[in-house]
Formats: sequence, C-alpha cells, structure tokens
Amino acid sequence: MSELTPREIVNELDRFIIGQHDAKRAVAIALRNRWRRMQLEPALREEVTPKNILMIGPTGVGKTEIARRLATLANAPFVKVEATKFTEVGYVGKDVESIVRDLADVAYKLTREQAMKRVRTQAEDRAEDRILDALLPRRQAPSDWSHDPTPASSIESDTRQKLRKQLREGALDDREIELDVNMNVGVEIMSPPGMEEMGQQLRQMFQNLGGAKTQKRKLAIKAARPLLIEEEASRLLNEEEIRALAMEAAEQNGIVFIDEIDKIAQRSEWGGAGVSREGVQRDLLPLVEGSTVSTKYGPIKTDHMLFIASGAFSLAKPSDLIPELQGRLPIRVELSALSVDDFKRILREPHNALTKQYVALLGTEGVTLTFEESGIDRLAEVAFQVNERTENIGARRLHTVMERLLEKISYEAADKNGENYQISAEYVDKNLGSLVSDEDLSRYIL
Ligand SMILES: Nc1ncnc2c1ncn2[C@@H]1O[C@H](COP(=O)(O)OP(=O)(O)OP(=O)(O)O)[C@@H](O)[C@H]1O
Repeated sequence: MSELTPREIVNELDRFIIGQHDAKRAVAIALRNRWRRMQLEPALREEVTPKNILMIGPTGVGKTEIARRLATLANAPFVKVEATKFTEVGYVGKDVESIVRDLADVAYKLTREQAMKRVRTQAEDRAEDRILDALLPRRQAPSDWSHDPTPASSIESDTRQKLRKQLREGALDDREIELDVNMNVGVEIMSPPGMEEMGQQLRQMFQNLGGAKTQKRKLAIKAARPLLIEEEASRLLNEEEIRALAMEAAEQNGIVFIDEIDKIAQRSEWGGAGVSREGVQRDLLPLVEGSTVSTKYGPIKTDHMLFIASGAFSLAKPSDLIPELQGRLPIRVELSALSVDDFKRILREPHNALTKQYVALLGTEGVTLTFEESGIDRLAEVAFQVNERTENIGARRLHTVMERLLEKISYEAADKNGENYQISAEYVDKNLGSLVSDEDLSRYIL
C-alpha cells in the first residue's frame, strides 16, 4: 500500500499530467484515505467505505490518464470499462460483474509478477545449474537436482566452473541442449457467468488427471534460459498464497474506472433506449454499493474498491443519473478543456512527453531529432486549430499531428544514420500547413 501523502501523490502525477489540479487532488485524497483506513482497528475499518469520484470533462483532457497513473503509483490493480458497452445488443444483466472478474485477473497477474521478481535470482541460479547439467552431466547428480539447495560451487569441477563462466559471458548462447521442459496442459473451460469457481475446480481436476507432463526438447541455450527460469520460478512460488494476496489486492486496493457514464445517464421517462441505459445503472449499483462477485479465484467483495466514473456530460447532467448512483459518486471534479498553452506544456514537460519519445525512438536509428522551441509552439497551435475546426479530441490530437509531421523522417530513418533534423516552426508549416488550411483534408489526415 502506498504511503505517499496527498501532496506527494499530486507531485508524482504532475510529472505526467499537465494542469487538472482539482482532479489530481481528489484522487490523491482518495488514495490517502485508503492508507488511513488500513491504520484503523478492524471493526471500524470495515465501516469506512471509499468515497467514489465522478470526473467531468471533455474527451482527451487527462481523466483516464490521472486514474491510470494513480493506480501505477499505488501498485493497485486497475481496470477501465466503457459504460456504453453494457447497453449493446446481447447484453445480459450479469455482464457488469465481468468488470470485477477482469479486475481479479489483473490483480492476479500483478501479484504473480511481483512474486516472480522476488524469486527471480534464485530461479536464475537454478536455471543456470540445469543448463550446466545438460551440457555436462554430473557423475553423481542427485536425482532431483533442481530442488537441491547445496551451493553448486562447493562440489563444482574445474570444467563446470569454466563452462559456467562461458555461459555467463554469453559465449554458449547458440549451443543446443536437450531438456525436459514442462508442458502446460492447457485445459480452458468456459464457465457460465457466476460459475467461475466450478470452472476452476474442473480445470484443476483435468490438470491432476493429466499429471505434470514434460517433454524432451532440443533448444539453443538462449531460448532455453527464459523457459527454465519461468519453470523454476513457478516451482518456487506458492500458488495458493498468490491467489489469496491477489484477491486481497483487488478487494482493498482495486480501482475501477468507468468511462462514458454520461452516455447511460438518461432517465427512463425519456423513453426509447433510455430504459436499457437506466438498466445498466441499476446493474452497476450493487457493484458500487458493495457486493460479492464470484471469480475463478474465489468470491470477491467490491465494498472497498475505488470507483472512478467519468464522462463529458455535455448533454446529460450528473443529476440525470439515478439518485442511488449519484449518492455513490459523492466527489465531483471538473477537468478543464486544454488551452494552446497546455498543449505546449504537454509537448515539452511530462516525463514521457511525445517529443522526448520521438527523439529517443529515432535515436535508435542514429538519427538526431531536435525540436526547436518555435517548432513545439507551432505544433501545439496547429493541433489546437485542428481541434477547433474539426472535432475536439483534446490532447489526443497531438499524437495524430506529430505522427503526420514525422511520417517521412520515420519512414526513411533506417537509411539516414548520422543525419540531423531540426523541427522549427518553418518545418512544421512546410509539412503541415496545407493540410491545416484545408478543412476536409485535416478531417481525414490530422
Ligand atoms: N492534461 C494532460 N497532460 C498530459 N497529457 C494529457 C493530458 N490530457 C490528456 N493527455 C494525453 O492525451 C491522451 C488521452 O487522454 P485520456 O485518456 O486521459 O483522455 P480522457 O480525458 O480520459 O478522455 P476519454 O473520456 O475520451 O477517455 C493520453 O495519451 C494522455 O497522456
């Protein structure tokens, strides 16, 4: 659990997202509240439910980005869904629970990766020993060597030591070895919604029936190493423990981002499709209020998950949501539309700014790309203009404009090793000017 204070969280978010201070503050408080809650005695802790957030703002201004970065910062399992997905034809009420099931999958993957990291060095050592065994079978190798904790060095022959050195230097990477590799007996059982646990039990049963299958394979050491590391790491991991930790992470730390909530905000008295929209709100409600959903890892409670709903609310208003749902999204934050100056900063400042990404990408081809200040300003202005004239897609426009601007350089970069490109205002005008002034063209191309 993250111990960052709200101010520290906002500072971290500032590294990636320009402006939108209110939204950053709101999510920072929500995250800190989780930490506060965990400090309470268990009885009171159960009483404290998260204050979910409603983000209101046009498309492409950083709503998802703030939530996603927050999740990364907190190492929290995160899923994003479009609320409109559940109004589509073929939708059945139970489907909204798939959000929680997806979150459980994300939590499991995250937890497993973390556990993998912890055992990685040990797994690497074991894999190395197995490769050495394959290259130079030991005379008195214990029957299940891979489980033997004896440090290999104490009984290591000179030849083995030499091989180990060569192996570490990569000199043997292309040498082929024969190995017994674990075959995953992939039994995939599609369980109907709500029956995931049964599906999981069946899967386990089939696996037990099949036993742990291994197969002899000839592989280059380079290719064998990752397989062996994965296999050894899996042996070192405690699957039950990972599942339990993953479920806890999803329940206590999970963040669910529901986009386009405004699109399901029509009241049923408006008629037509409104009925099914209100239906989706009613289906979402139990999740947000707290319920138990069965997943393939076991039942999971949604009471303490943080829900962040988001929408442009240009036609519907938050008050068009059903009252129960409004009540469950008590924190309202508005995100502002981005200005030309914001665009300029977005191109320059974030840790992962687009300009930095392109410089690095083309750098791999030996091409030096330099953005002049005037060039960046002009790019921002062009993106802003195109948004105004065609459709306003927020900062996403920067991506399309930048891609178009650098298309030629990107295409030819592989043959241009050692060349320099200066992106000045003139360069931008020369390459994009005619597109920008032609509204029809910009609609298609920018
Ligand atoms: N304020 C900002 N600072 C830096 N980058 C931004 C900002 N706003 C948007 N972006 C960038 O624009 C892209 C789209 O932003 P994001 O996904 O957050 O949009 P959104 O507001 O959630 O819109 P939608 O509701 O349509 O999903 C992302 O690549 C993001 O990095």
